[in-house]
Amino acid sequence: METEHNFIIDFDSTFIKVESLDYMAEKAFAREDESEAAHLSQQFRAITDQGMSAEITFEESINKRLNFLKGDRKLVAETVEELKGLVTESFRANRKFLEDHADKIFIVSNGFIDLIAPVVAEYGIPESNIYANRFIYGPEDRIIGMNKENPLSKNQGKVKVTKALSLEGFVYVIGDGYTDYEIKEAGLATKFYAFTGNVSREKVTAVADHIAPSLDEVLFDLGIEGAVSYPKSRIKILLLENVHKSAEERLRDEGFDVETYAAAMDEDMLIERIKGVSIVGLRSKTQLTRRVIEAADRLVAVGAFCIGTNQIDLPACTEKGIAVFNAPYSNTRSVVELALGQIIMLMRNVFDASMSMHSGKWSKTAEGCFEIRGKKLGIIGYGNIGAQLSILAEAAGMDVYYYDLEEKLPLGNVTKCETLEELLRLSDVVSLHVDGRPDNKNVFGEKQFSIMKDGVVFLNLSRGHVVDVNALKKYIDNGKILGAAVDVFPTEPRSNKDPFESILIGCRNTILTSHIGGSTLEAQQNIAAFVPSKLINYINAGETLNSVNFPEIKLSKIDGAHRLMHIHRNVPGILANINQVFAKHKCNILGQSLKTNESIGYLITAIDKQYDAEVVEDLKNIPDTISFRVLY
Ligand SMILES: NC(=O)c1ccc[n+]([C@@H]2O[C@H](COP(=O)([O-])OP(=O)(O)OC[C@H]3O[C@@H](n4cnc5c(N)ncnc54)[C@H](O)[C@@H]3O)[C@@H](O)[C@H]2O)c1
Ligand SMILES: O=C(O)CC[C@@H](O)C(=O)O
Repeated sequence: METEHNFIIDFDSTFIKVESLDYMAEKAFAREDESEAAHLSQQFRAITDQGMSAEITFEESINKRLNFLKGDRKLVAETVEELKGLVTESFRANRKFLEDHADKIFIVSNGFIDLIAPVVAEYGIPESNIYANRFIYGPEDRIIGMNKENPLSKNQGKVKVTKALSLEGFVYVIGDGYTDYEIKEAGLATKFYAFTGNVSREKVTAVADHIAPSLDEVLFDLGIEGAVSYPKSRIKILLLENVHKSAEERLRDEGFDVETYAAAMDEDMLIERIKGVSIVGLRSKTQLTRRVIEAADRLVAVGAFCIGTNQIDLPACTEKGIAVFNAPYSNTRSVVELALGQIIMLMRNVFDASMSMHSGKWSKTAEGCFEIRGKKLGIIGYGNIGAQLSILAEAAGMDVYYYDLEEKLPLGNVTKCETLEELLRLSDVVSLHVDGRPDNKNVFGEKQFSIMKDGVVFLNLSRGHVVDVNALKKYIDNGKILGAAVDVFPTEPRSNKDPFESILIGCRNTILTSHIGGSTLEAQQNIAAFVPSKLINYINAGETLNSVNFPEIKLSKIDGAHRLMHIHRNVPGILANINQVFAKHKCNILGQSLKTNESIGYLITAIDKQYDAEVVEDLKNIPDTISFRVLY
């Protein structure tokens, strides 16, 4: 970095996540009177905000607050220890930058050096570079005031201090408050960065030269190498279909720019809205078609917040180097519990009985009602859900059979059927748990229903297109099927506001549910933890473990290395071409991992930080390269 870059950095809500004086006041109020603490803290914070947004003068704000506060040296020391853990993520991550340039970094704050110095010292910033107020202590070490002659206790204090610093070269101011902007307004700074990582004030962002949600953004804007190669605040994530709030929070906390939309979007809308989006999160209703994928100009990853990925054109994603992740286990238990409950309800004809009670008709009968104990359950698709259902059903006394295209380990006492027909001929209950691959379209139709036992109970909680619903209706209507539960449909509404249409509406002893097999809070929370972690690992480290369409790679972190991720078509000789580039530029390779699938290869190479910038260009230009990125 050029020597003439100077940084004036605010402390409260910029270097640290909170307002230190407010934070200390809260602790003081809680000490005095727990019941009044929240109320007093709120009043205290309101005064801070008035000062920060220039509603009252800064002097007024600080005087008012000090009169309010009851503190002592012990409280200050305790607060400092806690503030050390509240340093803003991007400052924490850029410790090296702060340490390396500590002599050109000035903390100019209207806060108190007593709270600031020990915190920033951990990042190499000396006390001589801190300009702030100081508490005055009285008897028993109580805070009785502040040094009023310090310019930082008065209006325009930051301006006066900066002027006195007489800095040479460029001066960059980073802060969340209007008082930070005043330095630029006074003509003393080259650029004012409104820091919005912790709090965003309209009055301040409106006058900023640049809005910076993180220190990474400032460094990126200035072309200075920081902790990350690309600021996460520039990575846009679009979360559709009401995914659980905690996913949004997790991704926001990580620093991404997250936008949410409660329903699925139709193709044209998605084509419009996916522009500029790097990651899209969806559930089962959003059709990520080839057209959408082709229109996506920045998409690098897709998060399916569910199990099924049949709604995503996986080959199109792979061809474009877009990694897809899902949550293969998180909602399986919820589906299984619903299926088991439905089997019992259908065997007892509960839904028709309940409908008749709702219409004022008492109908007590044992006709057509059975226990599940000793009945034969036939599971088609013995995957994660099918296998779990077999365990619970067996525990409830059912005799379980399964049929799967693949060789599967039978759990408990279940019996494998060699053919679908064999299973259909013997089962009293048939439950479908196959995946949504295109080949499974209408695999369950006229022929399969016709060979089932009379009085069979039928469930589909897998995918709508797997069953021919016209045939299903025919066999419910003619009485062959005793009862059915259908959770998934060939066409489903995009949101709760759109109408539901199906020929199954009104069918006897038929439970229709709105694709809610996995819709429990537990499942949604689990998914919201699982999928973001995969997306974050992919963005931060290039890891693809559990990806649906990418070769799986995890390369341990190597200090002092840059990670180069190369996605290419799987053609002969490409690894040799890549390594020739490294050899030509004399790169020191510290680690390398390549995995391929039938269509693409994914190579992560860790190289020593010192390398020729042309390496990047040469790697991008290798024929059959799909995409390339560098991670610090
Ligand atoms: N209703 C819901 O809300 C909900 C929730 C979660 C999952 N699902 C769906 O449930 C289904 C099962 O999920 P899973 O996690 O158990 O999937 P899985 O991939 O673990 O298991 C599917 C199994 O079906 C087998 N299979 C595929 N086609 C078959 C066929 N034609 N005949 C026989 N076996 C076949 C596969 O070999 C595999 O073992 C999926 O379609 C999934 O999308 C629905
Ligand atoms: O929640 C959803 O939209 C889909 C649930 C389910 O079908 C899945 O694939 O996990």
